[in-house]
Amino acid sequence: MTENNTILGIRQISFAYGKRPALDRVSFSVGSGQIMAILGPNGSGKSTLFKLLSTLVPLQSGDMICKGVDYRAGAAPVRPFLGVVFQSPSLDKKLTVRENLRCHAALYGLSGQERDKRIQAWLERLRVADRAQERVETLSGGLARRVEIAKALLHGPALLILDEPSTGLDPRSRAELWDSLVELRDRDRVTILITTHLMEEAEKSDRTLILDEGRVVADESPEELIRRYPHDVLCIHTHHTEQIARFVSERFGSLAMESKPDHLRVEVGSTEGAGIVAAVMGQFAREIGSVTLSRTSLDEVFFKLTGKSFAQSQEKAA
Ligand SMILES: Nc1ncnc2c1ncn2[C@@H]1O[C@H](COP(=O)(O)OP(=O)(O)OP(=O)(O)O)[C@@H](O)[C@H]1O
Repeated sequence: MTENNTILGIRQISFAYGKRPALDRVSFSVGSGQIMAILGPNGSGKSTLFKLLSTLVPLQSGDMICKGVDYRAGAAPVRPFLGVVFQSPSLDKKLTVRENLRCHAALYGLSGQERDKRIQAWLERLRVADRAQERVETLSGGLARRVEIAKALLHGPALLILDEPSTGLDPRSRAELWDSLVELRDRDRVTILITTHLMEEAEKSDRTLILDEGRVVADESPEELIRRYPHDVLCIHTHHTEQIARFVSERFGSLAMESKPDHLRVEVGSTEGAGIVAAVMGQFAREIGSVTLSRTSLDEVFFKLTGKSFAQSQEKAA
């Protein structure tokens, strides 16, 4: 938290809505030029953290500092360092792209040539300059989201926070949006915090913060998280789950197994999978529909840490 390149330092923050706790002693810090994905099942506290970060709600307990400025000093001193992209669109659809950005610039005291120069530069960087004179209502979802980002960056913040910016975008727009974020990190050293329900985004981030019931249960790179659980997963589709489960445990000992109708899932050590597949196929080739052996995924790790599948949390939130 005291390192020179720390952009955001959070220590022991807790937050409750009346008596209902939403965040419980959350601590982490983020340095310059990192992309951190914030994940968690429904109700784990992501939106509350986002609201605190974006100064929508005041701190109740703990410390939060951005670029050396204490959030307790109020929203005004910290806002110049923050760029915020909310999930719900904040652009005025009836205004043009450029007009929207000019309104935002006025809020930050930018005017004249400096304002126009910045607007043009960010529109070009986010590849929406050719639409500057068009009303926002004529843009696709992906383009509008990029204008939102241009708007959030206009005043030169060190920290960009985005609340599920990919929601509602098609895969191509999502990929383009992610390319823009990576460029901001690499070229401008902007620190980016992004809440997401998409595993592909979490996997591409530099760090993954996983919240569960208001607590931090993981804060590592996706690769480190996966290394924490070095097992492979063997999935067998068969009508004979019980018989095959018995065979596997007799031959290979007590492995973690989950048996559902027609589906057997076995967690195996990262070197023993191939041997188990060969033994099972040797014995039950005719009884088996398919066998897959895969490396631990971030999805698996999420499940281990929170007891909920990442896909489920995505479905409910959709
Ligand atoms: N305005 C509110 N009033 C009362 N309780 C709230 C309010 N907003 C959130 N909560 C509660 O605080 C806890 C954390 O909610 P929060 O919305 O921060 O989680 P989340 O991870 O963003 O969930 P989701 O993925 O569903 O958006 C939950 O128990 C939730 O019910």
